[in-house]
Amino acid sequence: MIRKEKVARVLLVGNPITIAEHLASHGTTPEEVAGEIEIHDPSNSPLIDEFRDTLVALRAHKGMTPEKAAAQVRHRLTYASLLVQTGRAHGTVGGAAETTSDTVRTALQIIGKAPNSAMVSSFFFMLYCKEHHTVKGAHIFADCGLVVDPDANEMAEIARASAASYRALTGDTPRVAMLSFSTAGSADHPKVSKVVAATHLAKVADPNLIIDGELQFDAAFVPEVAASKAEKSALGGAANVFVFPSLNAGNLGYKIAQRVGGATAIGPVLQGLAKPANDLSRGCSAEDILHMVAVTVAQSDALDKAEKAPEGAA
Ligand SMILES: CC(C)(COP(=O)(O)OP(=O)(O)OC[C@H]1O[C@@H](n2cnc3c(N)ncnc32)[C@H](O)[C@@H]1OP(=O)(O)O)[C@@H](O)C(=O)NCCC(=O)NCCS
Ligand SMILES: CC(=O)OP(=O)(O)O
Repeated sequence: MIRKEKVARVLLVGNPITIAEHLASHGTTPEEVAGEIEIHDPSNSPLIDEFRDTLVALRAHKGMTPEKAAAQVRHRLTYASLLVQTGRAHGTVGGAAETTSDTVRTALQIIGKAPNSAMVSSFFFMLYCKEHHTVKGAHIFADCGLVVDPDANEMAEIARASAASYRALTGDTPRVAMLSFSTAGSADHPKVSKVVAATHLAKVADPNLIIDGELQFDAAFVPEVAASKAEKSALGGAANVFVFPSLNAGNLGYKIAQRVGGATAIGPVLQGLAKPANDLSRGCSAEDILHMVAVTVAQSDALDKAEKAPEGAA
């Protein structure tokens, strides 16, 4: 699908025999697609020595030795991140057959945080395209993949990064809801206070951001409920960026929206990295991978534009 729709030029990292078998099941061969799909075998690649040295240079402060690096670069996640780190690819898409922890840890260690970002977090694009969806279009849910138990500062940072991602990828104005089991003081608990503090911190850091919290999901998503539970909310029940208070809530929330609600979930998309590196659920479909590659291309283009923009330009 990626090849036919010309979404990206693909470098497939893995065992060439397995890849050839998969291509054969789609009626093609590595030779036939050679101009569009480059196959890299990490266990037998001419880049291995260069990648070993790059990995040692990147991770020597954490005890990486040439011996350990020589073994690690043969792992497909490490090898793929090194393709990006050395400028041979614009981004990675992995995780269909690896856990999120392993996929994200590899990106953190090899591609690393962008110099201008406080931390790395993740979001899902939730697409509502089915007939029964009363709200159509794209929303962001965050963090559903990476930061396990954000404190108020981290939750504020996730909100600001997710708002920037929403703006960059959709061109629309983000409207951010900080989610809780309480709306506008309806419950009193330290877990609620954290969300209130995070909302305040995000507002202080960016006074122009349209943001409100603490809000329950219905008060952020349904205008009629907002009118009764949160009548003063600037969001009016029409948020498009939903920030969860924990990974427990976020990961469960996106999977329920996807599996029960019929939303298409694209993610976890990582934000705050120096270059795009994205994860997938092990429950993903081929179409999910296509979508994620398209998001990765859009992130890379946005990064390119930001790098080329004159200093100080938005
Ligand atoms: C992402 C995750 C793997 C990071 O784990 P970790 O134990 O901190 O990993 P490491 O300590 O090896 O971190 C690697 C590096 O990234 C840094 N790092 C970790 N989290 C970071 C973050 N959110 N932002 C920026 N840097 C981060 C660490 O400081 C470390 O830096 P260093 O080694 O250069 O000093 C962990 O938070 C995790 O498992 N999250 C949940 C993933 C998951 O299961 N999701 C559910 C399914 S989607
Ligand atoms: C994002 C996510 O939940 O990934 P997985 O289903 O692979 O654990």
